[in-house]
Amino acid sequence: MSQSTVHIRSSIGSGSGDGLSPLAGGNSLRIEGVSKTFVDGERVVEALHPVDLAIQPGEFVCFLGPSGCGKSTLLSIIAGLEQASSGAIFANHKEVQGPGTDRILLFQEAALFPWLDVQQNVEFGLRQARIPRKQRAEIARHYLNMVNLNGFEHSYPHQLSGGMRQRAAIARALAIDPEILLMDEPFGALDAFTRDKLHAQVEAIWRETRKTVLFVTHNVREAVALGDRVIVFAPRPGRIVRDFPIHLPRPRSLEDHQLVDKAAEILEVLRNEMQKQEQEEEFGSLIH
Ligand SMILES: Nc1ncnc2c1ncn2[C@@H]1O[C@H](COP(=O)(O)OP(=O)(O)OP(=O)(O)O)[C@@H](O)[C@H]1O
Repeated sequence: MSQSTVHIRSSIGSGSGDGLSPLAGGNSLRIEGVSKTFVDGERVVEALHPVDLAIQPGEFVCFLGPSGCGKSTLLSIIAGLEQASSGAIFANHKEVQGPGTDRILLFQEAALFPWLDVQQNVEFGLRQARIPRKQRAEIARHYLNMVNLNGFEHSYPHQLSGGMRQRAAIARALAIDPEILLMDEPFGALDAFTRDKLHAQVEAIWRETRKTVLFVTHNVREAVALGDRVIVFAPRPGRIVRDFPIHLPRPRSLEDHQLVDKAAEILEVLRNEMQKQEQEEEFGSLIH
């Protein structure tokens, strides 16, 4: 970890007043009995059946599952943007009560400020944390370099490709040095070629920074290519059905036959689970 990174952490920690001490023993995430039910008039949706999970510092964990199985809901609760109906989340042994600079959420659409150039976007959180100008520029340079965006510091978001915008958003998140990166289908809107390139970059960044990463995807191969673990969700109600450790060597290639086999094994579990669900629903509708 660079000197400047250490300095930012302590500045943001004291500035935000959240009392975290992220450098003491690193971060871990504990999810205890977290559930979510949405009530919308007459309509009640059990988006998430109670979930228990423990995530180690520096783990790369993929949440995999079809649409509507509660992956984004769980990520939003971890980010502190959504309140759980029951249970609690502990980030670095401290209960999550709302958003914090220790957990940054990245979406499918890179949420950059269109009126700021790339460098200003990356410096945004640092400016809020009152990091001096020279140091901000140094930190921005470091992370823009890491995501291969040097030369584009003064471009505006509309002048960048989708992949470049997503890389700028990653640099902006890394600049404030969160312990946990929460990525909600960050490459879902990109073409397959750009997506493959970004996988390699995200993996390299993760190896260098050793952040804890939670990465939501529908794509089984993407999950196996990136994750130390692939946690499989199923819908109605949203719940975890399996937790697969992935022990394949890194860096991984999407064409590697071990990766393809592992993805097929996971897909089979997911298919069986969906089939079981459909049969239960069919049976339920027959007896009611
Ligand atoms: N604000 C909300 N109000 C009512 N229902 C909601 C709300 N947010 C999510 N849901 C419902 O909760 C369930 C889980 O949604 P969620 O977005 O977490 O699933 P997901 O697995 O992330 O799906 P996708 O991959 O399509 O994003 C869905 O049935 C969804 O319709």
